[in-house]
This record gives sequence, structure tokens and C-alpha cells, in this order.
Amino acid sequence: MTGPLPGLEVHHQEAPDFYDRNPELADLLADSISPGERELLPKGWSILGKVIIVKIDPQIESLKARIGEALLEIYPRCSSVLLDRGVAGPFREPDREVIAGSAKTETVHREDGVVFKLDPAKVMFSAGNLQERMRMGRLGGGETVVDMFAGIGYFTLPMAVHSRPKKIIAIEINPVAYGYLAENVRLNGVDGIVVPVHGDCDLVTPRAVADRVVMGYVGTTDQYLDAAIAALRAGGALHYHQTVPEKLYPRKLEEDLAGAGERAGRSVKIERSARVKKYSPGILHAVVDARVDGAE
Ligand SMILES: C[S@@+](CC[C@H](N)C(=O)[O-])C[C@H]1O[C@@H](n2cnc3c(N)ncnc32)[C@H](O)[C@@H]1O
Repeated sequence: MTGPLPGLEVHHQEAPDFYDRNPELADLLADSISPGERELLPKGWSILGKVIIVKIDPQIESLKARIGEALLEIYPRCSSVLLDRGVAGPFREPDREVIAGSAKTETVHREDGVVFKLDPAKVMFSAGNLQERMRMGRLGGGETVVDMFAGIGYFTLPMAVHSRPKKIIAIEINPVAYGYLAENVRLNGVDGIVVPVHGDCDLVTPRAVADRVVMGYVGTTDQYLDAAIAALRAGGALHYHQTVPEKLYPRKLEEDLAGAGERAGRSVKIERSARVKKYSPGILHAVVDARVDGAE
């Protein structure tokens, strides 16, 4: 997608965000904070479009407005700063608060030739999954794909834009994320390829249609493996994202897949296991690719 987007300002950047040990933040606040507070200042932040997203140590949360203003001074092209308190619930909704700048946090992020419109105050966008988004955009071609936890189109859009499948059925349960998914499909000019579906994967995943099924991370991804395998035609590819203690990687994930294959009476052959990113201390976010044969 290269054309202008009416009414939207697009910001180009190499990666979805960057973490920067910028001494400027400490310098800008130097006169008004103690040396102890200085030590606790954030060492990095993310930038998505025009929005800066920062985690702040709870011990210095009283400084949040000043930290936000200082970040806007460092990045004059940005318009809002969000304090990030993590992601919660099955919809993976971020807990974020505007601490400086405009209350309007909807923005447009461009990455790998794909446009993502989103409001980072309302939906998540994981910087650490960049390589995986790029990889998915270069697999297959001419296939029917089911993206089970599509979000705003994290995997659907790079696949539709770059590998030109025949069709992608992109399923999303959260109405806000679904709204952005539908809009991003239009903005990227892939409405002839992507069919956004608003619903619960457990109820709406079609059976025996897919050459490829993508299962992004939702915390309980393993509970949807039966639906994913049922969606696949014989010989189809499955991408299973899950978190796992480092010590159990990749065995635990391979066992999840083997179990689902057994329940379905189909053969599941592991083709690749990879670490996507560190999720939390001792816990990995990983992806396993498998080939599923047998009855449709
Ligand atoms: C973490 S986000 C998308 C992950 C993305 N694929 C990635 O790895 O960057 C997961 C999405 O799945 C959606 N979701 C969770 N449970 C679902 C379900 N049962 N059916 C459909 N969508 C679901 C959430 O609302 C959320 O938008």
C-alpha cells in the first residue's frame, strides 16, 4: 500500500518501536527530581505512529505527567504519551492512560509495507513480534488461510499484502479490534482477499477449508487446537503460538500438538519451533509450525 490515506497522517519507521537509553529524559528532569528518582526513570519506551508508550516504576508514578511532557519535548513529532500498565483479559486489552499530550490516541503505524491503524490505548500491538509478522508475510501463496485471533490484522495484513493468498478468514472477538481489522483491510486494499469475521473462534472457525491456520497468542491458545486442526485440510500448515517456561521449550508445545492430533485422529508433524520473544522472567513466547495430515 503506497498511496496516500485520505484524512490520515502516516509516519514511516523501520520497526514498530524502539527502545532508547536516552539520557535526555534524565537531563530534562534533572532540576526537579532526586538522585533516587533519577535512578528509577524509564530506560526505554515504544513509539507507534505518533504515540509514545512508556512503563513507569510505581515508586515514581507521581512523576508521570512530568515524564510524559519531557518525552514529548524529546519527540516533537509525537502527540500523546501513554502510561502502560500491561495487558489483561481474554481480549488482551491494554491497561493504558494518557499522561501527556492529546487524549486522541488513534494513530497509523506503517511497517514492512503494511498500514496498521489502531488506538494503542485500546488494543495491543506487540513490538517483539515484528520478525514473526514479516515471516508470515512471506509464506505460502494462493492458499486459503484462517487467522484465528486476528486482532487488528497483525498476521492477516502482511500475509494478504505480500503472499497474496486466495482468501484469509480473519476471526476476532473484541469489537474494537474487529473494527480496526475491518478498516485496515480496506486501507491496505486487500478487501478482495480478507474476510473479517466478528466472533468467537470456538464457534465460528470453519471446518476443513484451510491450507494454513494461524493461532496468535491469546494466553489460552491450547484450548483452541481442536478447532484449528478441524479447520485444516489434509496436508495443511499450522502455526501455534504459546507461552512456555523456558525449561519446557519446545517439548510442552510439541506435546500440546501431538495431543490435539491424537484427539482428531490425524498425524501432526512438527516442522519448526522458534522463540518469538521473552514474555516474562523464565517464560518464552514461542511458535511451533506443524504439518497436519489425515482426514478432512
Ligand atoms: C494478542 S491479540 C493478537 C495476537 C497477534 N496475532 C500477535 O501475535 O501479535 C489476540 C487477539 O485474539 C482475540 N481473541 C481472544 N480470544 C478469542 C476468541 N475466542 N475468538 C476470536 N478472537 C479472540 C483478542 O481479542 C485479541 O485481539
